[in-house]
Amino acid sequence: MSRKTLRIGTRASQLALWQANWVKSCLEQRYPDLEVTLTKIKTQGDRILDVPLAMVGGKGLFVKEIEEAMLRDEVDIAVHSMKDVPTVFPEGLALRCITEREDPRDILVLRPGVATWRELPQGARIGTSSLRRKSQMLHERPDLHMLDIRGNVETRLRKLTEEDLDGVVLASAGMKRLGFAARISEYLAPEVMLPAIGQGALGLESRVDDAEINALIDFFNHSETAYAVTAERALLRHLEGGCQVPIAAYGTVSGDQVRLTGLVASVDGRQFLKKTLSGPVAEAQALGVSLAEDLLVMGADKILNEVYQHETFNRDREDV
Ligand SMILES: NCc1[nH]cc(CCC(=O)O)c1CC(=O)O
Repeated sequence: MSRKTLRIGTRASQLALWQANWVKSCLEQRYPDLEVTLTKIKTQGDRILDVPLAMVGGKGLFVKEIEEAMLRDEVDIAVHSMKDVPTVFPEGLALRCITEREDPRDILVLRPGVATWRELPQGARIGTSSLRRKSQMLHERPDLHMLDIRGNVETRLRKLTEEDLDGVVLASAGMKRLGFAARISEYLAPEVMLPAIGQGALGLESRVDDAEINALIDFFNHSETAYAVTAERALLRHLEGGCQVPIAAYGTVSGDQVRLTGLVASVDGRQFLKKTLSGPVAEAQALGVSLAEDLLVMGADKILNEVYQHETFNRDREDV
């Protein structure tokens, strides 16, 4: 092997560093002679912490600066949480591998003494800045108060006490990777809380023409996860949604079939469109598109238009 060094570009958050270090150790284990370095890169998503993500707008908030570093040949690969990766890539870069999925579910950390969110009193206060999470909890419990909280996993856990909340919603994958599994009060089944597109999986992005690097990282790809996430992302792309709209999709593979459930809802959870389709894994992409089409026919276009108008309204107000 001629290549001596592989440079990973990563965000500096604890979770991003855990993920990049995990990729680093897998690479070192497989290629004992390879030197793997980490370069920390600050993204716009790390800078803007005081505004709910839905109001910041723009896709790829957590990846753009890392992609620029890859295009300048300062780093070779980027490790992303798949749920933060846009569906379209800059010229010259592509998503090369999707790793095996961690637990895709969302979880709740509840105030001490509470076992399930179903026993929370009327008007209980739940922290999350995800429109997808707000919408699905409000769909079942319209009385809940969903409050915006931003920041990394630890900050959000701290806000449970600091802001006197009854619960916070987080991804199981992040909690487990960071060693906070013991703090999980309740797992939310995908039937109750459909996960974010790509949740739990990591994506490795690289330069399309860098054959040497691509050959080194290809073993990370987990084909079942890749089929499922491909279907989920095809749905997202067809609906032209970013992570700032209440869209969710979750695919599971069994044998040569992928089963995909998609959701488009209003933020208040009153309009709520959900549908499941199955098809061969070889047509995962087409399945995502068909499900998106079905949801649009059911009325998703109307819901999405309302959400986008609301966002623009808020963004304009921020500027004044
Ligand atoms: N939005 C931030 C984010 N991006 C990825 C994860 C961890 C889960 C994953 O890897 O899918 C999290 C934290 C969370 O949502 O609780």
